[in-house]
Amino acid sequence: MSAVLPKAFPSSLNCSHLPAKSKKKKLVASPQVSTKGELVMDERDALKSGRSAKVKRKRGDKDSSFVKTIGYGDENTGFRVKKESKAAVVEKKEKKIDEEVLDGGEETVLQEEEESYLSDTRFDECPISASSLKGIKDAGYVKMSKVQEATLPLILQGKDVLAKAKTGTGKTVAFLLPAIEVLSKLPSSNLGNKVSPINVLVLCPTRELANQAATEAKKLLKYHRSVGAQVVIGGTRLTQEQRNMQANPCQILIATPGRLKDHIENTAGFQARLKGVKILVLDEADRLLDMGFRRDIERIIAALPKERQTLLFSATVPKEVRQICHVAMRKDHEFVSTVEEGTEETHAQVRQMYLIVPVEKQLSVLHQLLTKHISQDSDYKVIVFCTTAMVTALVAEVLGGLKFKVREIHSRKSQSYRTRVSQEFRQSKGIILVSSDVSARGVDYPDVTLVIQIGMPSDRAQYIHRLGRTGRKGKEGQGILMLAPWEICFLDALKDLPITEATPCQPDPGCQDKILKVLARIDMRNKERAYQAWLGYYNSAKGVGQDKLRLVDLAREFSESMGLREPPALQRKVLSKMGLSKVPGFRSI
Ligand SMILES: Nc1ncnc2c1ncn2[C@@H]1O[C@H](COP(=O)(O)OP(=O)(O)OP(=O)(O)O)[C@@H](O)[C@H]1O
Repeated sequence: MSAVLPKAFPSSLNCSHLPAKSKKKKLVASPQVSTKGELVMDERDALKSGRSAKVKRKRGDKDSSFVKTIGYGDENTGFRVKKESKAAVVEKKEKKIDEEVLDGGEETVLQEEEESYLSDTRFDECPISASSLKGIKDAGYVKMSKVQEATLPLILQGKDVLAKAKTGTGKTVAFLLPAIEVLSKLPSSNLGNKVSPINVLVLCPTRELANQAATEAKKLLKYHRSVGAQVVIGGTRLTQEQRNMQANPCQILIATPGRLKDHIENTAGFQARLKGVKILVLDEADRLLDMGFRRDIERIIAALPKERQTLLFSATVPKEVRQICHVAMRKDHEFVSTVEEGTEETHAQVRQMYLIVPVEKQLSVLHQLLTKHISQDSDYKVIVFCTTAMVTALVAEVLGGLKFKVREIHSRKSQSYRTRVSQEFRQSKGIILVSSDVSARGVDYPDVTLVIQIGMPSDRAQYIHRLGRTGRKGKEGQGILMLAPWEICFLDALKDLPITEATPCQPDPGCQDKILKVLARIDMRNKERAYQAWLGYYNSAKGVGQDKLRLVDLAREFSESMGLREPPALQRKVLSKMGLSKVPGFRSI
């Protein structure tokens, strides 16, 4: 495979020498301040809007081409305006770095980089309520992140906002804080009343993400005594959620779309409460607006007042999403991106590599990658993403059998189990989480050292979100994508990202024997389920599933990799649902 990809790292990297965590980061050249995380627009527009902006450059016009503006100077929001020329910003930054370097040491340099997702604006410089400020202070947040700085004034002005910012840069607070501020200014008859209207509705694509957003909301609401946030996510009894919403203040409702639709259809009085919605947030907007969720979202939006503010946030906003965001937003919405056009959507401090490994060797290469990583970093915290829930369960079982400290999380586990494992992983070090895409988006596990993706993700955005579980809040991380030779086509979707090829490892033959022994002990039903799930996934995967005869061979390869002599037979109706009942080579029962 010719590497069409930018060479940010050595391409001939043997995976037995995968980069150890670098001890000292390089000092990023100070002018980065002029190119990172700022909007690009005409100088006049930038000054007018007051947004932090990199101004479109005119030829021969260097120093005056950057205007950094903090806040909006808007009388409604009370933001102050501060304008600095590029030269002044660079000079200030250089001075700060010089001082830090003189001050000595790695720590300050590391801190400088780790804080690169933060802006220079402090929360206490913003016109937000004392109660929110106290909550923010208790949460330990001092400076706003860039996306928070860029979106807060717009949201407070009542604008609809579509915001794009890299993973782990504080998007949740970016929509929750202004939403709480809007709430706290509503007439007091709305507040404190237990069966009050729902004023802020946040939709998240997964239960984990909804729970996490609720935790963040509770931090910010700590001193807003009469405002409450509730979660409706499924996996628990509908009646339990109904009771919670009835018995506790619920001006902010955080929900997954399916369960919310259930409440719209089955909870008495719920539709009436939704008529109070002033702000709708679609977290991970591109995922929520893609085909899988579109119908539910349209149904939900139809139940909401037309007069409302809508906020869409994500780390990836593909063109199609921009085209269909009129489904939810007003035409004159603002698009804010803290990812500069032409730059990558992934973090520079996360090393990305791919490995091409035949399916039958993937488990032993995985074993080797994990062993190496654990030996290099005793504080390892790894997520291994697999294509489907049942493949996730199988890989977790194999790794457990190989004596790794491993946990699994996917949709086939009960919600209480998922919540428990998620909490344990959040708080632990020295642990591996094998996960399906339930952890791909938004989930904020601190200090993940390595993300491994086995098999092609559903699309480019999903690759970026999964990778985004490491390198959060400016920290370092590594990502490895393991593809079978016939999945190479997926790399086309990543060609503008700094991902490079690692030289394939030669797995230790002893390890292969161990894996076969572990596989032999695994219940046949688990292998059958994994096979069926695998087939379902690749049958509809772009670039693989179209050629059904080829799919027969690839599925056989997968079943052999689980130590099976022949692929399991599938129920006729399952094959027929997949459109494979007439394909010779698949066995049915
Ligand atoms: N201003 C801030 N200062 C310091 N930490 C912050 C700040 N804002 C948010 N955080 C923390 O940063 C972490 C990442 O935030 P969050 O999960 O909202 O990121 P995100 O951009 O939504 O990521 P993703 O795209 O993966 O969903 C969280 O632990 C959050 O508590």
